[in-house]
Amino acid sequence: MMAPPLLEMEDLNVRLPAGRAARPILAGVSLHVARGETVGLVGESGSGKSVTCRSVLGLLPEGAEATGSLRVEGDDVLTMSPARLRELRRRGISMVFQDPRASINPLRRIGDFITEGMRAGGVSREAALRRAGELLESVGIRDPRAALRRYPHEFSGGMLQRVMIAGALAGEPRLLLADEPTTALDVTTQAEVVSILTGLRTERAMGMLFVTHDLELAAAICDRIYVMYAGRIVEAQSADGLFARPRHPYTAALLASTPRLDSDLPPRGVPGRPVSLAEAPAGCAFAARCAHARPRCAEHEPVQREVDGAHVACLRVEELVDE
Ligand SMILES: Nc1ncnc2c1ncn2[C@@H]1O[C@H](COP(=O)(O)OP(=O)(O)OP(=O)(O)O)[C@@H](O)[C@H]1O
Repeated sequence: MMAPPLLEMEDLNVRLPAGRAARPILAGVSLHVARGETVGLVGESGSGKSVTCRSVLGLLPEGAEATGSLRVEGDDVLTMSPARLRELRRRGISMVFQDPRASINPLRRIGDFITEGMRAGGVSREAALRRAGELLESVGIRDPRAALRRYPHEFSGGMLQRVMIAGALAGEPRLLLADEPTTALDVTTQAEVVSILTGLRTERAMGMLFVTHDLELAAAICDRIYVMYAGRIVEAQSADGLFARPRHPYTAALLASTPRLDSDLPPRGVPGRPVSLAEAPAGCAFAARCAHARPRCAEHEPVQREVDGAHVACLRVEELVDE
């Protein structure tokens, strides 16, 4: 029998329930990650990247309601028992967050942090510490034995992010969720952390969902990319295809607004302000900022269709191919 796909999200809708804050956050998000594949999820602030990523671990905003299906190795996270979900978080899926300092207990030694999952799984203290040392070494921490006895404040941001990655690997995950893992780091450290993550993909055949607002970074390290706008996926295609030939005007605008790596220009951003799904007007949510919009774009919500292997939610996608 064929093994079920690693991650399969089908038509995920998330909304905050009745009350003053009632609003939709995600609409019809479908996304998959295969074993050994690195998949990018890209979009501006507020587009719903983090909510999508965290939902894979069953971590939805307080009180949120989700519909659709979200299967990890065939099991639906949305209907899973709490015990099974805990097991999945301990072994199976791990997550690395944007700000390492905000996601680690400052009062516990690094060794305790990395070994806690292994210990909970019945591994002896000695074996767990030995494994933790190896993991620290694999992410480029020199003198791992000494590092195990240190506290988080004794590390720089970049070194602490390496520790977080080592901790994420301790459960031998098949899927790593990385939510803007380099955004809080300086440029040189960013490059080092990216190279550690890409190295791991090759070594471990681990699937990775890489969340970032930086389309150029995603294109450099991912096999495929999903572009999000206002709680929806607006384009999905191979990283090479997307970089060479973005199909959705939003993707094209994101690429055009990113300075090339060899340029000294500051990032300009896509003109206009992004909207959240709750604020999105009727029709295409991007229409108000789109250079190619026509009156009908504000009337009809675009459904995703396929153009040369790219999945694009734009009413004008076929016409724009020839423009
Ligand atoms: N815990 C929460 N409670 C209420 N609303 C939330 C919560 N988390 C996210 N949201 C809302 O969901 C929408 C999507 O947020 P999300 O954090 O996923 O965006 P993002 O694309 O990851 O942006 P950023 O890059 O700024 O993190 C936003 O409108 C946000 O206000």
